[in-house]
Amino acid sequence: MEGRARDYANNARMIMDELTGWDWNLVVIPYGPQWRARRRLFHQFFNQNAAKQYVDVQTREVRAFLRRTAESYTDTGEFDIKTIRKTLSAIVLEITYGMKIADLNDPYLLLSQKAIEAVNIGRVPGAFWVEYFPWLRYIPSWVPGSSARKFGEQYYPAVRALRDDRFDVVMNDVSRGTALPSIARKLIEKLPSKVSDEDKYREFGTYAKDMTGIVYIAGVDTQFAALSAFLLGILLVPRVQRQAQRELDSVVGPTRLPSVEDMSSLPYIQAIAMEALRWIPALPLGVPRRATCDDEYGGYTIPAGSIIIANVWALLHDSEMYPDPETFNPDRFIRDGQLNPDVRPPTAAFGFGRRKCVGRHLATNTLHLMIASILHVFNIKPVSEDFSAAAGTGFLSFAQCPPCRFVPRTASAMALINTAST
Ligand code: HEM
Repeated sequence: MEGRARDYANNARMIMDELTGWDWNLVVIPYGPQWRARRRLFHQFFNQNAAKQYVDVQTREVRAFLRRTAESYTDTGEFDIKTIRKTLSAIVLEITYGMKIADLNDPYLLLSQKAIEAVNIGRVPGAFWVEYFPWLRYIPSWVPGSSARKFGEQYYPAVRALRDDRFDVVMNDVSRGTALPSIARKLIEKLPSKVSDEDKYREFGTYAKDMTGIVYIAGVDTQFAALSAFLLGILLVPRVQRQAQRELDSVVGPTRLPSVEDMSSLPYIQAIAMEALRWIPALPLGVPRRATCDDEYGGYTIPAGSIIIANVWALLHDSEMYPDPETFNPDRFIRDGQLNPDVRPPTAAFGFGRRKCVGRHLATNTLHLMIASILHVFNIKPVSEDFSAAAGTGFLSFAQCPPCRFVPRTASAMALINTAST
């Protein structure tokens, strides 16, 4: 997928993607001009340099998270892991639509849940006969047994609303002059004139809606998975927390909170993020591809059209590159106090070749900032020493985190949280 990137850049689209209305999703758009146009927009807003413009939003939301966690702390209370999801949602939705969310019951988040359900159920291999007998899609939904059409109709409105509604709100705000800064606002301001070129207006408008519509879906659960792995790893191996805090104390010190600019001087924090991505990758089998031409690999013939699944889990648990791979051990990436260039970074967690995750720079900044900030001011402790660890299985994989507590490290750390500006 890297060496012959062009031949394996086609993701495997399913008929259920069309029936449920998910066919606008970049992840399932076949390799070609339609994919390229949308991917170009993504790249423009999320390349390594562009991702820097979101650091202020990330820093503000991470610090708001620290403040809320400190305020809700009690001697016996448990940390509510859902507050991490809220922070991740707040970051991506403000960047994308200039949108503020009050809590996890925000209508946009509820709509997303419904839309994701369509993927989780509709994309399970073998769930619908229509994938094997495509003509079944033409059977009207009132005919008994036409379950695929019926399923699609049930989800289609939510999936389309997810893409369109929020974008339309920003469109109205732009025309009233009240739109907050966001990617959607920038795209709307660049829309060609509807009067002089209606075709271009429609085409660019579609790309813009498709692009913004997928950021929340692609970006929140994946980052949440990485942070769940980090929490579980720290609970299982407490020495990692102590080592990270030693690094933070010496580089950042007691008078301020960590920032994204500190990260180049915090190799151990970077190693923790890498280990979380490696240890329990969010997408253990990546996104299935379809070979575009006949090929041969390792003595096997791969006919055009074959579905190719990359075993990301196996690559990231290769015991030659990562000895004792089932153990959470960020030290594997460190040599002489710096990142060890001889150990392969876990880039497979973000995919391969031309379809590699386009949000990886944004995600990396958020992960670094969350991990460094949390460990700078809190000690993470299990509620009970007697707990077991597990990772969920599925297209998306999450660490199952046992109940834990975020205990303030020191009184001065708490004072820092309250006085820190964004
Ligand atoms: C830790 C966080 C993340 C992980 C582990 C992750 C992982 C992945 C993986 C494995 C793929 C499939 C790549 C392939 O087919 O080879 C992917 C694709 C994608 N990701 Fe991410 N992702 C993360 C965060 C994000 C964020 C924050 C965004 C949005 C800003 C995003 C947007 C996308 C998009 C749009 C694609 C489809 C790319 C294409 O098909 O051309 N991801 N991601």
